[in-house]
Amino acid sequence: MVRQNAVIVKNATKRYGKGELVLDNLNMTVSKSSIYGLLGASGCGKTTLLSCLVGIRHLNDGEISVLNEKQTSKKFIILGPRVGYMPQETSLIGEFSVSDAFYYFGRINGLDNTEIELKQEFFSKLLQLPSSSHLLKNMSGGEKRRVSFAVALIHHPELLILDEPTVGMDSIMRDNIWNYLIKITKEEGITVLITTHYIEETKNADKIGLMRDGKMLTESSPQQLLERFECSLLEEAFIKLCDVQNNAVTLNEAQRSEPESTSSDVLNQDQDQDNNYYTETNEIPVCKTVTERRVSRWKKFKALVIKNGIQVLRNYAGLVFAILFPLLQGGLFFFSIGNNPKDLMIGIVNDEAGNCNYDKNYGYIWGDEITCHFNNLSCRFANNINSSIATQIYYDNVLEAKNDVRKGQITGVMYFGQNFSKALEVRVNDITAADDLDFIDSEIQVFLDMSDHVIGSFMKEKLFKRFIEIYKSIMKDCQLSPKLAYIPIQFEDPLYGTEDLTYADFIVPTYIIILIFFLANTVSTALIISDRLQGLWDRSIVQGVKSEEILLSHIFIQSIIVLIHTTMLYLLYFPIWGLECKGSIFMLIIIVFLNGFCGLMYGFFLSVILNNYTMAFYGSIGSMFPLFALNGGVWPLEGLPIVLRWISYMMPVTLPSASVRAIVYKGSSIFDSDVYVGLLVNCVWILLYLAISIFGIRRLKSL
Ligand SMILES: Nc1ncnc2c1ncn2[C@@H]1O[C@H](COP(=O)(O)OP(=O)(O)OP(=O)(O)O)[C@@H](O)[C@H]1O
Repeated sequence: MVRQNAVIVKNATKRYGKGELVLDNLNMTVSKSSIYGLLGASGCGKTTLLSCLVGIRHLNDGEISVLNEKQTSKKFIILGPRVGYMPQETSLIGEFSVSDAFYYFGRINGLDNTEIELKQEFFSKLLQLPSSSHLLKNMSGGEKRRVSFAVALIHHPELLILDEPTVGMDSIMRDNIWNYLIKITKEEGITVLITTHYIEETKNADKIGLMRDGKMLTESSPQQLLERFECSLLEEAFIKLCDVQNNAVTLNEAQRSEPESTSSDVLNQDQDQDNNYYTETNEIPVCKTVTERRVSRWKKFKALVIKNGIQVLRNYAGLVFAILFPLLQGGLFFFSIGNNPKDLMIGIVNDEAGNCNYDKNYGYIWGDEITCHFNNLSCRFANNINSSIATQIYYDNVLEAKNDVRKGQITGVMYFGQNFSKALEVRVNDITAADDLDFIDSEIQVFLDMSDHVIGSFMKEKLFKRFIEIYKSIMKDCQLSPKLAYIPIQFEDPLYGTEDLTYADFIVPTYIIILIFFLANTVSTALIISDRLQGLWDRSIVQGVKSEEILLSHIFIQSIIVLIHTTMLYLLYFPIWGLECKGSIFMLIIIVFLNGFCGLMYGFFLSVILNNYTMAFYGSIGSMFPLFALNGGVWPLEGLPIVLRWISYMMPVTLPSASVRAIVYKGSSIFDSDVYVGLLVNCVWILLYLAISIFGIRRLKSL
């Protein structure tokens, strides 16, 4: 009798990177409509071989033919729905319910809803699956494996590749599974390739292959193996076979002059016998149920989008983060940045009027026709510094006050000399008559703690403004022009922005851009890495979904999240916080959205080039700080060394921040260079990240 072959592996060689050989010149033949049990110790290369068969790993050398499709180290083939693959890990996302898993795999394999529901009903009974709404993250290991097993079979594939499907299952369930596998091979012509550590369960297989250290020791029917080694258990036969191989290796070492005898000699004894039985053929009978089915791109895309949606919506902690984080950050921004420092204290040393009677003495001004007379005018200055600037604390001498500055109890000291009013009188009435001593005596000496630059500068500016106001009032009381209080320079109304713009106003465009970029980046990195590490990505690829389709579906769902973030940030900063946008709101939203999109693509890039959550986390956080420091939000770019300035211009958030600032404060339009350059930078980064991500995914497959 001639049987056709579903899988043929010839001289397969595989190593990871520059490591040891994992598959070492391996040969294997799996005949159609049979069960092939692949056995071997842990780490001998079974999973690697299966992943090469399904096309998610590639050989370094040799040839594989699966369902008559040949692949080599240069030509990779994905058979899609013709194959059903159950990887060793569950490879499903925890947010899936039983039903979601069936729908996802049903749809990407081209089943319609009725077929999916019928299959789900059937497998739920056969495998005693949990209720259809039960989430995978709340299931036991065995339950998850049963769901994983069922979805590998859902589409009636021609070839079923199962990597340790019975691990963690009780003996009744294992029997159920084996009986079912026997039934589908016999009645439906499906071919099953299964690995297991329970050697005895493969007694039901048509053929078993025993692997060791990447080599195939033998391929034989269980009965032949038992007879050959004269034992009743397959485990014993396996141990004896290993002994035979060990002896062969030892003999080889002793007879160095002899041509090398490899394990495939052991293999060949059986293969020769088998070859009489299983003959390679080019004809694989068409399995109607698979080939008749049309898996439309739209159906696959719909399945992917629903899966991504479920992943986002059922991950409650992630959802709360995605929605509340922008609100929290926005709120923190309002309360923490740009507000005037409060509860400051300033020491006053007044040698002219002591403590000015604690707020009661404001000094006196009186005049005759020629002269304006002052008395205790230091009190007018001292008492007009109210708590909006700093609370006054009176000291007897400057030394004592400076000591308290050193201890951090007060922010500075104001000193009025004994002759302050008298000297000021000379200065105001006839400046030409004033000598150096009058100038010194009429000065208020202020000693500030500038070790805190922000508070020091705040105090300086406020005291100066208050001084001018008081000085103006003195000029008025003396019936002189208040303009005498000014120095001869006048700052007119600003061309753009307003006099009262604060540091918060300066930083807000950068803050919005950084926030949207990193929110999108965090969400996309988390989702893609979890897809890749949980194995669903590879499993979907085996079923014929393309990496680009997976990326596109993520882009679709995550763009919605970016849009929500953009809307929230707009509402927070403009209508609620009260920032006024002089330019087009539409343009503003486009730039902010595009920047979020750029962050999303940056997340893809990170999750493709980095292999685990920790590295991706470091990559994300590690890039946030340089971007924040160099994007001109904390400090103007004009203050950076020239090289850093150019690096900063090239970064994805710098020029877009400048675009937002230009739209908000100057009312610039898309035709102004400070707006369209930001947009261009965004687009270039988006395309770059996308190209690297796609290239990276393709490269990963060939490892
Ligand atoms: N991605 C990888 N990078 C580097 N080495 C790997 C990788 N995957 C597997 N290996 C190595 O290849 C060898 C074979 O691994 P493989 O998973 O194929 O063994 P296995 O027979 O399936 O083991 P088990 O029965 O425990 O699942 C092991 O030594 C393993 O450490």
